[in-house]
Parts: sequence; structure tokens; C-alpha cells
Amino acid sequence: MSAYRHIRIPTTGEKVSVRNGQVHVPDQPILGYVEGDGIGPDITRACLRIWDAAVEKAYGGKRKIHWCEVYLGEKAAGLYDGNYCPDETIKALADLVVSIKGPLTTPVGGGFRSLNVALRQDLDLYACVRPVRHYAGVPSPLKNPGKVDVVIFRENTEDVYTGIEYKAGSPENEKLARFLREEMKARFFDGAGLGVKPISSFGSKRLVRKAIQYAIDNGRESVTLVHKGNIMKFTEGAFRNWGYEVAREEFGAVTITEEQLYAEYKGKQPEGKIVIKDRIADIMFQMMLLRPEEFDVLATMNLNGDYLSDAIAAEVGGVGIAPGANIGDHVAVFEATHGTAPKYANQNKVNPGSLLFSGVMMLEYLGWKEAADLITLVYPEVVSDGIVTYDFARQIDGATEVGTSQFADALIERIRGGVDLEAKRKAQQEQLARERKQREIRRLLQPMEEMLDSGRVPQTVADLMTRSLITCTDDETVESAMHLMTDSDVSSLVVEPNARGEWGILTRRDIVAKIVRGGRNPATTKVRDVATRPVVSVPAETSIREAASKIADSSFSRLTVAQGSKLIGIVTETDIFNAVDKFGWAGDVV
Ligand SMILES: NC(=O)C1=CN([C@@H]2O[C@H](COP(=O)(O)OP(=O)(O)OC[C@H]3O[C@@H](n4cnc5c(N)ncnc54)[C@H](OP(=O)(O)O)[C@@H]3O)[C@@H](O)[C@H]2O)C=CC1
Ligand SMILES: O=C(O)CCC(=O)C(=O)O
Ligand SMILES: [Mg+2]
Repeated sequence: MSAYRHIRIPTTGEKVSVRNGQVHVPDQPILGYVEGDGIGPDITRACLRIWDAAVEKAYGGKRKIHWCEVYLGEKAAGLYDGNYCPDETIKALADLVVSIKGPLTTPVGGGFRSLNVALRQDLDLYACVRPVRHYAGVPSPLKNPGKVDVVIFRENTEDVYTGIEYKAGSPENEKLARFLREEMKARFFDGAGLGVKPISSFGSKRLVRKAIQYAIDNGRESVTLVHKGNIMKFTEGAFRNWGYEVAREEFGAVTITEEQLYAEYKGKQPEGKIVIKDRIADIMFQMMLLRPEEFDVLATMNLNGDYLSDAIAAEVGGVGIAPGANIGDHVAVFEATHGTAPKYANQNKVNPGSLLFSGVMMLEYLGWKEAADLITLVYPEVVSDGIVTYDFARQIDGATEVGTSQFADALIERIRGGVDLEAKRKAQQEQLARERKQREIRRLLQPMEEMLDSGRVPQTVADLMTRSLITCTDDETVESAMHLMTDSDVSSLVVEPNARGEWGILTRRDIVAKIVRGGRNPATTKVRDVATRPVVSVPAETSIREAASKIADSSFSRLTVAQGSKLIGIVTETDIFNAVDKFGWAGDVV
């Protein structure tokens, strides 16, 4: 007999289980689904058909999902005497391990607490994972939407989701206000609503840990910690610091910081290392519009991630297509990122894309990549043929607007028709490799422009220096060295080490002073006779201010930059001038 009041666990299929800390997926798993409110039933009906068709096509009946409906929101209230979030639903979602849900209504400014938040907290689904990428044919306001390909890891249990807030005028509010004013000397207007924003090391670290692990498992390039730590130092700033800490302490062998990328690796990302960087939250919105290709995996706290995920989704087709998942240590509930759009409920009108791709994430979580890829690969073909729901139709001239279920029919027809998965995957990987190379070349050849665009601020000489050193040898003539300077458009050459291992430098100034003024013939004078040796060299981590004072105290206008015994670049007074001109100078900040 079922232990549940309304939930019926299918008698066919097997439950997903967790064994030795691993999710074990049988070939015939029982998975949960929640229809959701508003447009939920329309999109769920359509998606169940598409997922089943993809699994059938990929595995020819060997694998099959046995669906188990569980209830939340309005449908639950109808069945469970007005209870929108029955205990047995939470129990079933934990028991089934993997489920997918449609959107649920949350009243604004009062009424019951968000069911989505309750679910995430009750099941401790601490990572809200939202990949956002562009599919060919999907309308976008960007010139190059293909450059958007990020996965947002948004913390799902802390920050505003703790819901610790006190209504203005309530006794609790007044008590807290008194404490803050009298004990903590805090100042704020009378009658303010008060909220608390807890950010813990535990919560931040487990989220960033998951983001880094995802980057490792999926061959991603970087993880960016997004925060407003310049203003909220002990919550947002702490999130950033704990993020770097977890990277250093638990993933030290496979991660480097952005500073290390430039200082130690000259901007060339070493094989097998993921770059950990951070950006302030407000500028992230601009950067994701202007330079989306700079970002890969993003790790955010709750509220920043909520805003950012809808904003980035809008760059590549909107919330109608952006998928999501709520994942804990093992239990996962996949879900559409948009809401219930009540004005479109039961009209067979809206885009099922968000729920559909949440299901693709679910198939990937099960390890059923072939079925997931089938959907991902046929989707752009259908959209490129102009068969789209209303939201895309209004942005594509000449498109054929279809309803939710007709869009599903078109996809299913393509899926059944078959796709050359291998060829498409290969083309995708080649494209990714090309884009990665282009980014690397820019980091190497135009470091200052790259820094300006990506929002980094130079801190050390390694951030400013010219990395491609043009060298000559002692035995060359000054004339040939002069030609090399002209051809390479540089004002100095680094002279290869002499027998004592000392590097030298030959500058245009040396030539004016020692050849022209000295009345010597450049065609017969050797570089060793006019070069300066040994060179004035500073370590790569020297601050810009220290470098400036070294130049000011010497008769040289440039310094070579060393890493151990190796010269890795040259920084000139012009580089320092340009950096201050472009980035500004905050006085004593080094
Ligand atoms: N995870 C969840 O369950 C979530 C639930 N909600 C809840 O949903 C309710 C409504 O929220 P609201 O702020 O209006 O946001 P919605 O996401 O429900 O709708 C806003 C607009 O987004 C567009 N849209 C949403 N879904 C689709 C889709 N599938 N296809 C095409 N376009 C779509 C529509 O734009 P247009 O008008 O331009 O056609 C719609 O009017 C609230 O109760 C809210 O709390 C909100 C977010 C997430
Ligand atoms: O629970 C809600 O109503 C809102 C949830 C939300 O905005 C989100 O999941 O991004
Ligand atoms: Mg949201």
C-alpha cells in the first residue's frame, strides 16, 4: 500500500538511489514532476512528450523514464485541503532524488511564503544552476549572441532567501531597530522595514565548490565570483574571499587566479587549469552585454544571481528559453526559470523552451547525454526554419507562429527523423577551440586593451609590461640591431645573456649617445660595446608605484621584468603613463 495520500509511485520502473555518495540511475528510473501553476500545465504536457521521444530515439526502449506526478501550488491546494506545499510532496521529491517542476505562483508583498524558496530550503538544494547560451536562429538584441555561453551558480539558501525581515511598525521591527540604534550605533530613517542578509562561509564555500567542480568536469575556462564587496564588505566581500579560499585550499592543483594568469603565465592559460577571478556585481551587467565571451562559470550569492540570470537570459531569447536546476548534494529539482505568466495560462501559447532545456539538464544529470544532445541539436533547426512560439515570432520577420504543443510536434518529428550526433558534436568542439584560441591571442598581444575591456585594474608591473621581448646578441652589429628595432617598432632590444649570465639592454638613447655623439660607425660597432649591462630588473609582482619610484630614481626610462632568473617583459615610463591615463590613479593605492 502506498505511504502517500495522493502521490502514486509507478509500479513499473526503479527509484534513483544514492549509494556511497554517488547518484545511481537505473535504466528505467522513476522521476518526479510537478505541473506547476499558470502556464505550467501547458509547457509540462509538451515537454514530457519531447523528453520521452528523445529517450526513445536515443536508447530504443532500453532506457525509459517512468513519471510520477507530485503536487505543489494550486493543484496541491485543491487536493490537500488548501495546503500549497504538502509534506508528502517534499518527502517524495527527496525520495525520488531527481525531479522536474513547472513554475509556481508567489503572492507579492504579503500572503504565503514562496513555494520555490520553501522547496529549495527544505530540500537544501543550495545551488541554483542556470546555464545561458545562444541557439542558432533564436532572436537576440545582441550583435553576436553566440558569444554568450555562461553557467550561473546562484546560492539558493542564504541572503534574501533566509526571509529574515521585519515589517515597519511591528513590535519585532521596533525591538530590532532599538537594538541597532542603541547597541550598535546604527543610523537609519524612522519607520524603515528591516531585513537581515546572512552570508556564511559554509554556504558560500559549498556553492563555489560546486561551481569549480562543474568547471572541472565540463572543461570550462574560468569561474568568476560576482559580488558587491566594495560596499558590503562582510557579506558580499566575504563571499568573494571565501570563494578564493576554497579555490586555493581545495582546488589548488587545478586553479590559478587571474593575477597568476598574467604574472606567471603571460596570459596563456595553462592546460588543465581553471582561472578564478572576481567582478563587482553592477559592472557584470554591462560586461555581459559588451564582452560576454570573457565569462564562463559565474558564482553568485542569491539576489545578484536572481537579477543576473534573467538579464543574461534576455540576451539570448529571454526567460522563455533559459533553463535551471536546484541541486543539493544529491537531490535535484530541475525547473523553468520563468514564472507562471498567468495571462497566458491554458492558451497553448507560450514557449516551452525553459522547461524543455531544464529537462535537458536533467538528462545530463542522469548521464543520458545522447538523449540530451538530440534535443539540443534539433532545437536550433526547428527555430531556424521559423517554427516558433509567439515570443520569438514577434522578433523574427516571416516566422510561422505555432502553439506550445505544435512546437513540441515539430521537435519530435525532427528527433524521430534522426541526427548525426557525432558530426554535430565535433563541429561544436572545433568552434569552441577556435574561440578559446582567439581569446588567448588577445590576452597575449593586447594585454592593456584586454584589461580595459574586461574590467581588471592593473596592480603590478606584470599587468603593464610588454611580453613579447625582441632580443639581439652581443655579436651583432649595432646597424643590424637598429634595423631590428625599426622593423619591430620598438625603442629597445633585450641583449641575450653574456658568459656570466647577465642580460643587457640596447636602447635608441644608447645609439644616439654612444654611436652618433661618440662618432662611431654602427656597421662595425658590436652591440656588446654600447649595450647597458646588467639590466635594471624588478620581479613581476612589483607594484606600479614601486616601479615608478625605481624609474624616477634612475637614469633609465624602462625596467625589465623578471621571474626568477628569466626575463619575461619590459615596462617603460610610457606604459605607466598610459595605465594612469586609461585607468586613473587612486593616489596611494598600490
Ligand atoms: N520558479 C518559479 O516558479 C517562479 C515563479 N514566479 C512567480 O510567477 C508569477 C508571475 O511572475 P512574473 O513576474 O509575471 O514573471 P513571469 O515569468 O511569469 O512572466 C513575465 C513575462 O515573461 C514572459 N514569459 C514568461 N514565461 C514565458 C514563456 N514560457 N514563454 C514566453 N514568454 C514567457 C512573458 O512576457 P510577455 O508579457 O512579454 O509576453 C510574461 O508576461 C509570480 O507569482 C512569481 O512569483 C516567478 C519567477 C520564477
Ligand atoms: O519564488 C518565486 O516566486 C520567485 C523565484 C525566482 O525569481 C527564481 O527562481 O528566479
Ligand atoms: Mg527569478
